[in-house]
Amino acid sequence: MNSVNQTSTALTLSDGRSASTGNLGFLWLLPVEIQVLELLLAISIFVTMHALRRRKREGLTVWPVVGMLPSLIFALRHDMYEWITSLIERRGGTFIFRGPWFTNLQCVVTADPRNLEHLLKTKFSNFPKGGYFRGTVRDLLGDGIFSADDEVWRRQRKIASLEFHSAEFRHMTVQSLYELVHSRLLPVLESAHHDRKPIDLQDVLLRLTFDNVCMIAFGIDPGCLRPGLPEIPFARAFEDATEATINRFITPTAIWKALRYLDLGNERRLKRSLKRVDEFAYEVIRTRKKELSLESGDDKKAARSDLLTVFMRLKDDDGTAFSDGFLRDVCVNFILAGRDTSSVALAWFFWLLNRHTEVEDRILGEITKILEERGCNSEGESGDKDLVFKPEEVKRMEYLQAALSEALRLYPSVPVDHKEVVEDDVFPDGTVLKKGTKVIYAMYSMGRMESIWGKDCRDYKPERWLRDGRFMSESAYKFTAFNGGPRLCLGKDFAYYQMKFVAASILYRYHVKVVKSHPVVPKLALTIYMKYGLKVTFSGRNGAKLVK
Ligand code: HEM
Repeated sequence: MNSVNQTSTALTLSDGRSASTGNLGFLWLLPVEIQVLELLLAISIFVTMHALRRRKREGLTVWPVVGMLPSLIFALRHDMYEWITSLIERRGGTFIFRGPWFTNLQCVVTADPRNLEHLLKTKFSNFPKGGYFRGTVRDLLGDGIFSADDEVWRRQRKIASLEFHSAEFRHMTVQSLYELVHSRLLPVLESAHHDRKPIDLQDVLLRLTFDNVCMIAFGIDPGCLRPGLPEIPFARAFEDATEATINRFITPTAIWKALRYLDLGNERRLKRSLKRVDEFAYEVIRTRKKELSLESGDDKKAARSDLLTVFMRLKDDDGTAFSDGFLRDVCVNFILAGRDTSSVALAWFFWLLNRHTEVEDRILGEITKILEERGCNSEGESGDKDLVFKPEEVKRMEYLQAALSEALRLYPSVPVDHKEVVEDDVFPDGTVLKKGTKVIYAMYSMGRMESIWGKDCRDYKPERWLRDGRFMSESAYKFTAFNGGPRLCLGKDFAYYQMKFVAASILYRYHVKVVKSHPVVPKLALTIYMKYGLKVTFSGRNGAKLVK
């Protein structure tokens, strides 16, 4: 007989039957409280051992009921993006997050370029934005390009794509940017330079791109970037509506829907801000319709080429004009898409330059060379403070383009993005995807993968983008800052032009110095803002040669 049987105790129950208690027989002799405690202890040890065994297998401790949620909550208090990166690295490129039971927090997180190509291009139709995303953002984005899938998306993409590549549109974007930089941005910076006062450069750049994208979408300048940096009601309402919409993603669906029904909390804020956004949008649409109806043939030739006007002039497939609601969605989506991305990228770029003066010197060297080719000395046309870079000169700033791309590699404006699986599928790395699974692709982590960029992946090195001194772009599935495949960022070329024009115009005039001990950390949001902004001072380059 083995030892288990030797230690068993036979007990006589009240009905006369006997029961063997095995090893736990002695428990009957202990007070009930101690029995319960012992049982709880045994269960805890079992659960912990099981959870830890799964940690080895799955990368994180998986607790009963709450899954990996405790680790996520812990990470939220630290650097979430770095946490995701280290997890993905440990798991060889793809990680499966198990959320609490009965929640929609289960997802696959990947930074493997093969998987990115699969989901963004090869099996594009199997990975739409999906119903969950659309349902969550519908109140703000409606049926606009950012949230739509299938035919609704395709139709807008086609029209907007034609427009973005038209000569009129390019002329309008160049002109609007020139006006904003020279009549608004540079005077604001000059005044900060003159007063020797630190200024939040991220805030200034956000204002610049908000005004710029409103000019492109609505043909209207809201005037956020002005001396004194005033608060503009439409910009504030847009900001509030975006933030309140994002909050829905971290609130269980049933709860935010109940709050919306009861008109409470975040949902109340969203409703109020949306009302102001809509009032503004519909007012612009009404006014533009009136203007267009009064236009004569000659006026039409010199017509506006903002997106609103372009969509108003077009007809739907069945020959009817687009509804005001649809026109509103088109504009709001473009403002959201083009609003903060390039400004935030520029803020990280200026911060990186501060730590890499050798890169700043090379950019200035490139600018000097381009100006010399124009026939200027290195201070411009006799030290001309009003010097304006021409579009073809901006295009030739290839080192600057490399320096901006390198900033975007390390700090992609959209740090993570997501898709939903329509039919069961398998990623090229072997990860099994069940219908309905959420897939998160982590652009931030992709920029920091040794397997993609080599041992120096965390270093800021614009040179990695150059071949024989010329800028060479990377595969969109390796450098995913602008997305890839059919949903590649529509504003990519414009964004590069905008960032290069702004960066060159500032660097030609000032050395931008980040205020000592100013904390710079990313904020957890859809766009990778600097949590505390970027406090800087300026020293003028007036009269001095650009490069020492
Ligand atoms: C550095 C600047 C920019 C970056 C890094 C960037 C990045 C991206 C990314 C990652 C997406 C995919 C988003 C998604 O599908 O969830 C996207 C889409 C888009 N972007 Fe950009 N963007 C930038 C600037 C702009 C600008 C300035 C505009 C417009 C003026 C713009 C217009 C769009 C549009 C319309 C889409 C939606 C495309 C579609 O779904 O078909 N972007 N962008």
